[in-house]
Amino acid sequence: MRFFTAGESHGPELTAIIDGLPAGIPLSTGDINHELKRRQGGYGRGGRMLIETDTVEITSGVRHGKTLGSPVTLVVKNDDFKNWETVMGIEPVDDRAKKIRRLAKPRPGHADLVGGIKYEHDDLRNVLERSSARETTMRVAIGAICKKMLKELSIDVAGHVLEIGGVRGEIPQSMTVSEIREKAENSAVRCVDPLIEEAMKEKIDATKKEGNTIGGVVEVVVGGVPVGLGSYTQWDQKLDGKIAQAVVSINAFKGVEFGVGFEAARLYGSEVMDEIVWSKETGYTRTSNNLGGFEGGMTNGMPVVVRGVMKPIPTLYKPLQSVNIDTKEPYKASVERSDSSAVPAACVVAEAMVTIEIAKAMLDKFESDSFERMKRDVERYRQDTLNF
Ligand SMILES: Cc1cc2nc3c(=O)[nH]c(=O)nc-3n(C[C@H](O)[C@H](O)[C@H](O)COP(=O)(O)O)c2cc1C
Ligand SMILES: C=C(O[C@@H]1CC(C(=O)O)=C[C@@H](OP(=O)(O)O)[C@H]1O)C(=O)O
Repeated sequence: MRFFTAGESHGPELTAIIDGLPAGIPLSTGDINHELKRRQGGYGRGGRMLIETDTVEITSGVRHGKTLGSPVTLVVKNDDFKNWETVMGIEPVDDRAKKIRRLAKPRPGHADLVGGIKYEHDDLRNVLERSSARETTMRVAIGAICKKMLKELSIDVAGHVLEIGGVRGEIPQSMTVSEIREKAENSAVRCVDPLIEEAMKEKIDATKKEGNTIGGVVEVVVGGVPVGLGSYTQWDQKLDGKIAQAVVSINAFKGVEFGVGFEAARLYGSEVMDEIVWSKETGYTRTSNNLGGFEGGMTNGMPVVVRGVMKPIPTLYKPLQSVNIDTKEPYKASVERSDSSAVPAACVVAEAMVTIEIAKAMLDKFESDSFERMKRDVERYRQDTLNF
């Protein structure tokens, strides 16, 4: 399975094409819209989310509620486009019109300056429009299809916010995927602990008041993953490596961890390795999950536990020092309408990216033309590995 996304943040619409989905996955627009709504919410979002009501149109690859095996095309309209039609028009315009909403004072930490240098853009808005996290709408839409597919294969995904600006709430390894989902879903910041949630909200409020922004850590947990997705036999087949790339590709994500992650540097081997036990009912399993479900780049049958760190949002209402690209004079960076913290929204994006990578690995390993045949294939494999 592969996919592309296209579209500018304030252009008419966003598009995605997904190729390589099996025929016969049950799918409705409601499945996708549910995930799109989750991504739009979350404490700390700015004014743009009050304008948009993201809803998908499926324009190919689905008929009578099931995928056809042909490419699936998704479209989400930007409701804000009506306010940007002059700025974002396709046809050539005169010099006066070119200056409207032109961006000449790049924001440190955003893609503005480097993108401008690289593509030789005179107006840094040409960079902003595509580097904006508006694009993650389509990743979440694609993730929704993958989530639907995985659910049918008894693979369950949940995400939650672990930390916002130093306010952190650990969760026990014993918490199940459905418990995490239920608790996170009831929280404005997607935190499973109501006490920590309040502290996180206070942190976001205080930061916003200062004209500042804040980052955090999100965690994605996937249960029911069969043993042996990915492979140790070639560097680029390691599934933890592919997931790492997918997570760090999310706008503003700077790092990724599996299981105990960076904490492993401070622990003894005896505290990190997950001991192996066996029973007739469960086959091989582990007494802990410190390695986050991966050994040798392969899933080991324990839940996949992935964390991603998001930096604070680059656009500050108290802007930082920058340079005007016309005059080269020092200036304060441009202030664009912005979120103050998008960690809860980014958590939904991280869920989508991890889901997509697991779905891809399933499609690589099992029958992938017919979904009904795929289900039988996965079931056979599960039985087979249980008897190893
Ligand atoms: C859900 C989400 C919302 C975001 N909202 C904003 C925003 O309102 N303003 C902003 O400057 N950056 C925002 N960002 C981050 C920028 O898109 C990101 O920092 C920028 O594209 C540069 O990429 P990099 O940080 O990965 O280097 C958001 C990121 C995500 C995931
Ligand atoms: C539009 C979304 O996020 C946007 C991501 C973003 C950025 O610079 O990344 C900047 C803001 O957009 P605007 O400039 O229109 O206010 C965010 O709202 C979205 O998540 O759908």
